[in-house]
Amino acid sequence: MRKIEIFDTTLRDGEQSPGVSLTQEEKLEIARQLARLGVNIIEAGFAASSKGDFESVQRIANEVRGVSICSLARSTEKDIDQAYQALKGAEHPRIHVFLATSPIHMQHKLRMTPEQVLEQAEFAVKLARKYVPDVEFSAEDAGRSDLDFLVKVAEVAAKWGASVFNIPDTVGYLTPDEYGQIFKYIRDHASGADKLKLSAHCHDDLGMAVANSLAAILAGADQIEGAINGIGERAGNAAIEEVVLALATRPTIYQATTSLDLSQIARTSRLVSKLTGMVVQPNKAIVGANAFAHESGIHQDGMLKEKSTYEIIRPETVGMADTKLVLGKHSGRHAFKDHIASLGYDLDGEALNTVFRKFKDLCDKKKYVTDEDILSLLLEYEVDTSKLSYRLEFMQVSCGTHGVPTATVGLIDDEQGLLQEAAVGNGAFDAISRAIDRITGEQVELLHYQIDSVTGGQDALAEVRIQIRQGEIVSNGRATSTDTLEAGARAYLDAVNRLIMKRMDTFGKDYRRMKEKADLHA
Ligand SMILES: CC(=O)SCCNC(=O)CCNC(=O)[C@H](O)C(C)(C)COP(=O)(O)OP(=O)(O)OC[C@H]1O[C@@H](n2cnc3c(N)ncnc32)[C@H](O)[C@@H]1OP(=O)(O)O
Ligand SMILES: CC(C)C(=O)C(=O)O
Ligand SMILES: [Mg+2]
Repeated sequence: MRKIEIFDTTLRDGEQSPGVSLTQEEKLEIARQLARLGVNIIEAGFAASSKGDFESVQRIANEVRGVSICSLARSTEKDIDQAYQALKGAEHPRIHVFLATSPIHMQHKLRMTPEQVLEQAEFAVKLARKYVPDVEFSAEDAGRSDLDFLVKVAEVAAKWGASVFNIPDTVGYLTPDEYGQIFKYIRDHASGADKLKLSAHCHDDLGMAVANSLAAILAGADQIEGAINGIGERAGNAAIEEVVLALATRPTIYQATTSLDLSQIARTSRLVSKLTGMVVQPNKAIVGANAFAHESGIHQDGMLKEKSTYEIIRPETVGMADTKLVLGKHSGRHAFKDHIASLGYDLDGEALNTVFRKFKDLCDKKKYVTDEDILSLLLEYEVDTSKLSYRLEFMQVSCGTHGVPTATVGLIDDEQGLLQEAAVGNGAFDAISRAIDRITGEQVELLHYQIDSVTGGQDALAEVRIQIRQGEIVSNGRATSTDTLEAGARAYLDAVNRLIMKRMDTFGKDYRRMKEKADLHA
């Protein structure tokens, strides 16, 4: 197995992400975590770019140990001098000088001839080597550079003592094949290339930064540059965690390892996301919230039987919490049963089917079904529905700022079938409860009506709790629905049904119907 060095540029190229600006303290905190993660080189910033960056590089150089600390510098005396001044206190300082080598950059940006670029590269490497033994030279926009010119630049870097020659695909233009070929070409054609570590630095403009980095490893690259969570200029850099996990997961393909402590990956990712404000997309490989979550029934069933059916990396390997079987509209009975067992419910057969059906209905209405929602369904199920006298078949409500609130309600009664009534009221719920009273013939007093939201969001479940009284009998009802009025109607009916059950418990079965027992109050 070859050992690949990991050069982390979260604090330099990563910080070049539009909108990201880290304070010195934040940079130091990230650098400490990167050291814990075990990266080989931390590019702490670009010392000459500002006083703040200079001080950040300096603090990291002075305070973070056991890892190389590096500063970027243009190929100018001032930048290289500033880099050195900032890095002086580092245990292992590295100066990273760069100069563009592509025709586009040389002509339009630098306004230099290729010969001038070679001279400037020589000047820069020589000067940086005067200061520190470890110098990296980057041929900016190498991906669009002429290969034979790139060979000449690599030879200059090797001749004047650079330890690393970086071949950046600065604009994320190359395909994996093309990128790999450049490494082979430089290795085969540049004299002195054997003294250089070759480094890959890829950008994700075409979504190929990680694939290109891996192609470079296959083509002999010794160092991979990247950023945590793939942040960086424009579409970002290669995501370090993805490169490293590809090596760890497919050792026979890449035959290469790194010194990273993989269990620190999730922690590092969370810290970088929090401090930079760059949110990690849920479906992001390795560190996204869904990277180890399974929603569909067939996958969940497979996962419950054997995790390797749908997972190639164990979440604990990268320090993530255990696999999540997310219950949703695509889930099946196996996962549902397993999940409600974790909530303390053990259901089987028809009982399981009934609650599962309700759960699926809820999923059709609600985007995120939470444990609170599921507990509500389970609680409702605990009422023995077979004993209930009336079931809500439909309800229709008309209300607004003008006119009288009116409700039409249809209830199913096992003996009498569909019964329907309409009523007006002071409000929508009042009209509904009066329509229900007309059907059931019950005369009840409403003692308490309370409405709560079970979970947050626009599609939250409304939970309605109701208390009613009839003579000495007090009864409670409770129901949940994404529709407040429906929850109210069901809760009211629940209270009425329980009242009837209580009455039958107290006075006997004949006392089911209030209408027939008008003397009850007497
Ligand atoms: C691919 C990359 O990621 S490269 C790194 C990009 N990072 C940054 O730019 C970090 C933040 N940058 C800055 O703060 C500023 O750009 C500074 C402080 C570095 C320079 O600021 P200014 O002096 O105002 O110059 P400005 O940024 O406008 O222009 C860049 C100058 O550097 C020159 N230059 C660009 N790259 C190099 C290089 N590698 N070596 C020498 N000169 C270079 C440009 O040709 C231009 O020179 P000119 O003024 O003679 O035309
Ligand atoms: C400075 C260099 C290495 C760079 O970030 C790039 O070319 O993308
Ligand atoms: Mg870059």
